[in-house]
Amino acid sequence: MADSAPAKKTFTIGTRKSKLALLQTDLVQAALKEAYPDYEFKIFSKETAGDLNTTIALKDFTSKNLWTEELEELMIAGQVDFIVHSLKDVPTLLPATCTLGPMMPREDSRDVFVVKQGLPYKSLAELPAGSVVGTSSIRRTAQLARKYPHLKVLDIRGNIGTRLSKLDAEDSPYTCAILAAAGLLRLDLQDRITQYLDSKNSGMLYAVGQGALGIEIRKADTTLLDMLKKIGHQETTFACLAERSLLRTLEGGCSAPLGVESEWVAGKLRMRSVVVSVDGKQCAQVEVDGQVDSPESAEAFGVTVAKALVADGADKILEEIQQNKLTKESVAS
Ligand SMILES: NCc1[nH]cc(CCC(=O)O)c1CC(=O)O
Repeated sequence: MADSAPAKKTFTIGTRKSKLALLQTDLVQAALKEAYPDYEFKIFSKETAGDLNTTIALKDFTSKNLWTEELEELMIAGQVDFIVHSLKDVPTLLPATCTLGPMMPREDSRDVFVVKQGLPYKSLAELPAGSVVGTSSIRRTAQLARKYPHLKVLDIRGNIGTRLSKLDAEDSPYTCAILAAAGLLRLDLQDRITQYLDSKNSGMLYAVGQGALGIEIRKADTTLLDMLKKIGHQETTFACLAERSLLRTLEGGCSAPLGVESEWVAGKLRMRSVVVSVDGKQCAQVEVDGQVDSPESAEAFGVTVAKALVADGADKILEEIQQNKLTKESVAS
């Protein structure tokens, strides 16, 4: 006799061990549990090379996949069924047997200005000349150099808690830091957000995929892919696929000083995008609207935006950066 009751299936979710990574994984686990109450979702967490190396500047690493590679190996070997990442940290090219599933609703995708505790500044624009901005991101550094050339930029490394401690330390050199809103909001640190940054108030665009979660699965796992559709959010998925296609087309990696800002306007996807030279002196920027209603049209729209950026001079800026880092990689985010 066949058993008609479905077997209770257990899935193992892989994640990094940081507080934010675990919180994000909890969000996915909770959504899946609600959609599939009969299934069990276990969490397997692991420290990655990216977590363990906090002293070397990120831009000096040669591997692009510090945060993802080891977990992918576990998934390919079958020890975990899927991986929850910050989408921003997921390379645009995945191993051939892996793919991203539908994405859950995106958290606020903007960068934020976080002032050092006790200082009176309320916005990036009011900082006096010589103020020191903490960031290790080439994208943030380049955009700051362009819009706020009177400010200084200083590396600030570590997870979000560490960066806030470094910022607030009494003898710290920093006036402020630029961080992603999403990380602070998820960690319940919204009190630390002094100003949300966008194209209108500061000219600061965010990183491809910022604020979204990437659920990476084995390509062959169509069961899981179907399950994830139930927790996916189409507007987020299409916007993020388009952003990733743009980045992949421009650079084939995750280290371009590329900023984006995507929004849905009257059913169309509007994408603003900028590529800035690290010294802030050259800049290509575009705003394009696209009819995006499938993963394929999202990918195609990303290519369209990339072509528009190239037509505005992005290729020259990116070539120069490539020349300067033949042996080094630059940090994402
Ligand atoms: N580069 C690190 C990183 N990767 C993901 C986040 C959190 C925000 C997100 O999910 O985009 C952060 C921190 C930051 O940039 O401030």
